[in-house]
Amino acid sequence: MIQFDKVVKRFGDVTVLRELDFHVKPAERVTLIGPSGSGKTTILRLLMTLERVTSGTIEVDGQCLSHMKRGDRMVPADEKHLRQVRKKIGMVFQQFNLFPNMNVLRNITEAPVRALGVPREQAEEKARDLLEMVELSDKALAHPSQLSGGQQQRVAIARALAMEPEVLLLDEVTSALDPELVSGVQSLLRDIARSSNLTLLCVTHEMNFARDISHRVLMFDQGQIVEDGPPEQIFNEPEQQRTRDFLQAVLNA
Ligand SMILES: Nc1ncnc2c1ncn2[C@@H]1O[C@H](COP(=O)(O)OP(=O)(O)OP(=O)(O)O)[C@@H](O)[C@H]1O
Repeated sequence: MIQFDKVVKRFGDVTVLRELDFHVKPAERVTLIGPSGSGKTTILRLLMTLERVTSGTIEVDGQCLSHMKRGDRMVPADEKHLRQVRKKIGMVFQQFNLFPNMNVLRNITEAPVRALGVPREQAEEKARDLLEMVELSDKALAHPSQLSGGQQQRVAIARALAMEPEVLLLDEVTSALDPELVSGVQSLLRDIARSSNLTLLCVTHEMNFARDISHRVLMFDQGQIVEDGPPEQIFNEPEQQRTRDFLQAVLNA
């Protein structure tokens, strides 16, 4: 479903990803862990086409993010191609990123109506179902500023799901929340993940959440994967010293 092939990403002189190769299967749930600055968020931003690769290729569901086919040739992707690929991908951000001037219902329906051409009435019906799932049915007409951080993040989750993505990207989704709101959002995401066929790529500093939600954990350091395995291996019996050092530092923090 997701394929990184020799992906290099540089920002000026700084090389953030170094010939990165990895593959995520359909419906697989993969968590990226590793020290700050190791390139985890950059991977999600590349997938959302918020950044472009310096070299190498990324494919989502067989479609390349940087190039497209024209006749027999591959040419740089245009906006239309990118929009097409982006439709398959939803993302939930650390800072929620809701539209402040729109109410909750509008936040959820805006993209399906505008980007997918879903009739507004149908989009609203789906949005109300999603609000029920995230337990915010009574907040449909509220504005984001009237909601707690946890409620805003629930709306952001509903908004991402309203596009019916095949891939969901979660970028430190509970880092900006008050501690008492973290576990509610995490258990909501765990239930959604386990009851759907979504392919999930998650960046988190919460090791219990990583253990809970993932089939597979990738330990990153300096733009490369240093260890790749199921959560039981990574958290109970890590093979690499770098993973052991990282986990010890995180767990003692
Ligand atoms: N737009 C940018 N311009 C310049 N440097 C950038 C840019 N975005 C990211 N970087 C650099 O790339 C490196 C990797 O950043 P990234 O956010 O991917 O790391 P991370 O592993 O997600 O870290 P954290 O866990 O702290 O979020 C960092 O050194 C960062 O400063």
